[in-house]
Amino acid sequence: MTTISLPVKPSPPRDALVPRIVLLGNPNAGKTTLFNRLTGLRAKTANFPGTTIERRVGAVRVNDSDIIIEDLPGLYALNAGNPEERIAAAVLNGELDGRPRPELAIVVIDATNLTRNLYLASQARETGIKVIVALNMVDLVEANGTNLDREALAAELGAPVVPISARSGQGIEDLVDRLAAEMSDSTSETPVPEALAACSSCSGCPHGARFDWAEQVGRKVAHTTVLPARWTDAIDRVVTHTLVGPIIFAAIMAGLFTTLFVLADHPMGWIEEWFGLMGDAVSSVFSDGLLHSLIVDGIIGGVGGVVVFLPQIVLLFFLLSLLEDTGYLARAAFVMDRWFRKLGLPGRAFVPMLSAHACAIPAIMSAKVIESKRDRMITIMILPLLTCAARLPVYAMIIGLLFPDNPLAAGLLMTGSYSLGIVAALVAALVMRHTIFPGQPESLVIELPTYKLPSFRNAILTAFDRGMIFIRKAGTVILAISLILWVMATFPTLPEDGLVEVASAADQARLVEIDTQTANPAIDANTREALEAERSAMHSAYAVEYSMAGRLGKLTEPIFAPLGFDWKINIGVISSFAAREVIVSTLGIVYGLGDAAEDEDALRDVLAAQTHADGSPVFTTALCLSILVFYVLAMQCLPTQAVTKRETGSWYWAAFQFGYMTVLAYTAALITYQTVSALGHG
Ligand SMILES: Nc1nc2c(ncn2[C@@H]2O[C@H](COP(=O)(O)OP(=O)(O)OP(=O)(O)O)[C@@H](O)[C@H]2O)c(=O)[nH]1
Ligand SMILES: [Mg+2]
Repeated sequence: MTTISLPVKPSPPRDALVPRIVLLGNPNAGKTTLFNRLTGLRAKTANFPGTTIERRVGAVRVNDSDIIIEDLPGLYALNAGNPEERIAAAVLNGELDGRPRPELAIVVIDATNLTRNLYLASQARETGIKVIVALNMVDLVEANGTNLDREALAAELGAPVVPISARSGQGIEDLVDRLAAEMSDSTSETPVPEALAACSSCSGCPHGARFDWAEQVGRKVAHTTVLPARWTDAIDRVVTHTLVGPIIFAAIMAGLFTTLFVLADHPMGWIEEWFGLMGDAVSSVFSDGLLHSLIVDGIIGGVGGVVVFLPQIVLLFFLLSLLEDTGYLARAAFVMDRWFRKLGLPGRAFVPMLSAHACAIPAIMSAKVIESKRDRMITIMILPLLTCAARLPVYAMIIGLLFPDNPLAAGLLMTGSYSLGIVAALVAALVMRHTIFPGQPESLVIELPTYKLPSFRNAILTAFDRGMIFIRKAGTVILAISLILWVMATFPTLPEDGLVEVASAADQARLVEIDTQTANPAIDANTREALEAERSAMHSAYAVEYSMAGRLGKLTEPIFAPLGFDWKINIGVISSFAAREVIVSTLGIVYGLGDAAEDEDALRDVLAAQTHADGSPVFTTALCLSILVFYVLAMQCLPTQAVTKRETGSWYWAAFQFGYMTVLAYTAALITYQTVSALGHG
């Protein structure tokens, strides 16, 4: 017997990514910009305070070796209680996952807001970690005509001060040199200057004393030679005006969304075409059958239907990032805050609420900018009520049915549908504010950043980042959902010769006709093809009825009958709970359109022609409005639910969101159907 001894593979050191240097500073001080400069790694930089909630780690080259550096979230103080501040404090105190404390903190100070930034700097000095102060945005300070006395600041803080501009790269080399010197210096700590030490030991009013100190140092260090009237102040007065402000904001947003829809149109077409080509390619390899249907209908159809929205999402984030970078969004938040607060929503909720008009997924992700947990929860809960792009095909189908030749009425109804979503969202927020999330929305403490030229590079990186998140989602959750749906709509399968047994009397007669005609060898190829297509469409329709989805549709008839839905519509509605736009293709299949279901007009004609046994039309005004209202308000998007779960940390909230929206949609559709029917349009 031989023993084999396996060579022991040394595992990589566990602390390979433990940072020795951290970047600390107020929100928007330029930490991420500096981090990108130092590491060459990419991270999102934003102009809207408080967006770096994820931590980022990279390596900086110092003294010919790579030192791990971490970009901490922005914070105003080390002692306050919000999650970001707690994390940063824990990192500095070496309390996070038992990691050792970092050796050095680069405190990034926004030199245009010296006094406020000094508060944190003084606290950082007291942690006992070596500190280098990076006096950032000196380009702006110089432009303002201010002189900063760097020596005086260094003396006050008892730490080296390096003026830099993270954006232009000015002073970065000095900073790295300073880093090198400090990292190779083994003396552990420079003493905290007396004035500072006295400040921290003042037990009466630590905050006040620290503020006083910061103010005094700020005055001592910054000498403004001239006080130029800032041209931006005049602009600010206009854009933050109580009445003019919202109008400007609305105009800018209208412009943004028009641009978005115009620009996204072509790429969306390409994606559709591309998925179509993939479907064709698969069809040429596999003959019709289960595998073919799984790939073409289940995977390509399901994922493709959602990936079409990728251009809208990428463009939305691109444009928003540009707008954010200019400094305008902070003003808009300020303007909206006055109005939103009355409704129980924080001003910051408007960015997610705008995004939600493209897709609730990125909107919920961007609710991170809202610091207060309650405010964030309310916002996340109401976001899916806003009309997302996936509702558009459904709106278009229903509105086309109601007003095929009246563009004005169609336009009004479309606007009405959007408005219903917005009103429902605002009312829901108000109700939640008075029930499950009581209290006032947290007041908006926002300093208006200076106006800047937006960075395209930044916008592209942001858009890319968000796009990737969406694609990953499409590749996982959405794929899984598509597969489940496909299984439900496919099994149990209706055997080819089983059609006669399940078909209605009229269809049975038609089947016999088709079979006799096709049995005749004399008919021409075109007629034969048409007959075969008819038979196959009939088979698809009955196959859906025969499947689990169809049975579920019939089973739920008593539930949805008060809304005017019949079992065929139920199948569409049920499949829509995974993704709402699915109803269009589902109705196409249920009503036996087969491949032609892709054609909107064909579907509309078929739906309009549907009659009950007594000859009355199925799609009456009452039913159409009932479906429309239901789709405006219902939570029909599993991927969104998955994101809600991720962002709120629990399935409970995803379930709550689903529950209240379903009840709301059902009730509203019920009232709509019953009222309109009573008025004689049923
Ligand atoms: N003019 C100028 N702008 C800068 C400078 N450094 C950063 N900025 C801009 O300031 C804004 C905020 O920068 P970020 O790097 O995102 O700030 P941050 O500290 O990471 O912010 P949070 O992550 O929100 O805490 C961005 O628009 C940057 O382009 C600078 O030296 N000069
Ligand atoms: Mg950042």
